[in-house]
Amino acid sequence: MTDLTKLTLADARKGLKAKDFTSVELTQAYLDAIESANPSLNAYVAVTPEQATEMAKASDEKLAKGEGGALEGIPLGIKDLFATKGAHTQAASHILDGFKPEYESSVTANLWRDGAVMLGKLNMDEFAMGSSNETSYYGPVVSPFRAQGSNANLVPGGSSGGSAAAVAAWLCAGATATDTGGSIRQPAAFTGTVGIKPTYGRCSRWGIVAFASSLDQAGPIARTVEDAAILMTSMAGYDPKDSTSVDLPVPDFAAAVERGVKGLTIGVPREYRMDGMPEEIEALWKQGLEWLKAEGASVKDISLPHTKYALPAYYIVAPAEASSNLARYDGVKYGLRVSGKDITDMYELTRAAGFGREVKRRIMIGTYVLSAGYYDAYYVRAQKVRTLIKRDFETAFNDGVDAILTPATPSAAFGVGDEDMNADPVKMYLNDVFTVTVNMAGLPGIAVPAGKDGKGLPLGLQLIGKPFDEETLFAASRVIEKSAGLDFSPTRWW
Ligand SMILES: NC(=O)C[C@H](N)C(=O)O
Repeated sequence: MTDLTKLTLADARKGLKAKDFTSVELTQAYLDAIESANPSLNAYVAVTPEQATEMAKASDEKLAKGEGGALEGIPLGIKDLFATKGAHTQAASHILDGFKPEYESSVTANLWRDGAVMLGKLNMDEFAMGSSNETSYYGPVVSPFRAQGSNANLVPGGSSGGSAAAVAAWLCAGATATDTGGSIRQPAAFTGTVGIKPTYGRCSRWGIVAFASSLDQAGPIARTVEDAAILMTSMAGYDPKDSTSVDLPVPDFAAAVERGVKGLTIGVPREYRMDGMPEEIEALWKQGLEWLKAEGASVKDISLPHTKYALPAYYIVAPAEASSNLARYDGVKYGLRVSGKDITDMYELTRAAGFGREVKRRIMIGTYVLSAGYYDAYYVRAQKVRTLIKRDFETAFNDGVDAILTPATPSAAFGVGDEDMNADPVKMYLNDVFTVTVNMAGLPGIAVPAGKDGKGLPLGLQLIGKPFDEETLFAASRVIEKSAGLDFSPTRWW
């Protein structure tokens, strides 16, 4: 039998319907693959084989009767940020030790409603703070890719590094992820996978461990644009339990994938042409525009003048919200407790032991920018900048632009333990330079594999869309995917 783990989600779905194999067989193939690869990659922090087999059996019963939902019997990995009832949910943090929620996040509930099977929980940066998956309490995730001629381990990106690595390494048919400043798109770009951050409000945030509530959005990481569209259709939807969830019908995103780009206008923001941008990124961007033009799109130079303020403003807004959201981890309600001589001492000891360095840094920055005397100078100003960034995009879209093409990241994946990145947090933050604007404006953004760097490593392009127009992003990124015709198999190392 062919290796079932190598099928795309769309093909696995066809195979299950045609009864070429069962969900139990497909699930077992993934569980075996996880067992052999996870010790090297560290993509999963918890595997749930009994639950997976039980869910797969239930799917097989439905499939046998010709019933079942859109994801019936499809095995998925779930980022450790999503609450999964009775299963490991720790946001890859020590402070949530032993936490198994009594409830299910709305996004994962939607996936189970449609028949998906849970393989386990995926590694990530602690509380989604990071761009390399090195801040995880469970240790770094190792990318399934290595540069040609090198034995050095690379990062898969972050914070959804476990999701991206697991999808790229065939350890699940697709994965959930979240994106606050680039956490879906940057790891997707680093691992040759497709990742979409939908419009803010498209997916419910209920039951997802909060980092920066005004920026956090869930979305899928998948092996193809079509697979991402199928997953998005199940994940999205109005949820009265999240006050920022938007009550709009969810289109069948997969139906938009082959729609093409004829007649579309693609914006090219001049401010994304950064000083010192590697030539291969610049060349990739040009190539992407050529592909879109060849399929009937026209290209227009645009200006998004406040782009340069996006990263500094993000690193005020996100830590501010994080410092407030993370105040709940006090050793009382859940997770770790380190006893002290009184309750204040217990709080301090618990938080000192439970949070890692990057999380502490963000809590301190956030507390500072919200404090009396600095609130107006930093937080209020950053919010004003946010409005200006949003207006830049509105102007471009009002001027007839349908979607915007940019690089997804300023470079290909870097090494695990890279000294430069780890010594200077700002260098790490620069990974988000092309992606944070999208979160600040609440827009949808997709990263699609588009090329390889000089050493064979994946590079991605990003398409940014109008609010709630993810369909155009799926259609345009499919054109890039098809035109690029990439096969990353030879560069995978393990
Ligand atoms: N959560 C994210 O979107 C990742 C971003 N690099 C951050 O550390 O904030």
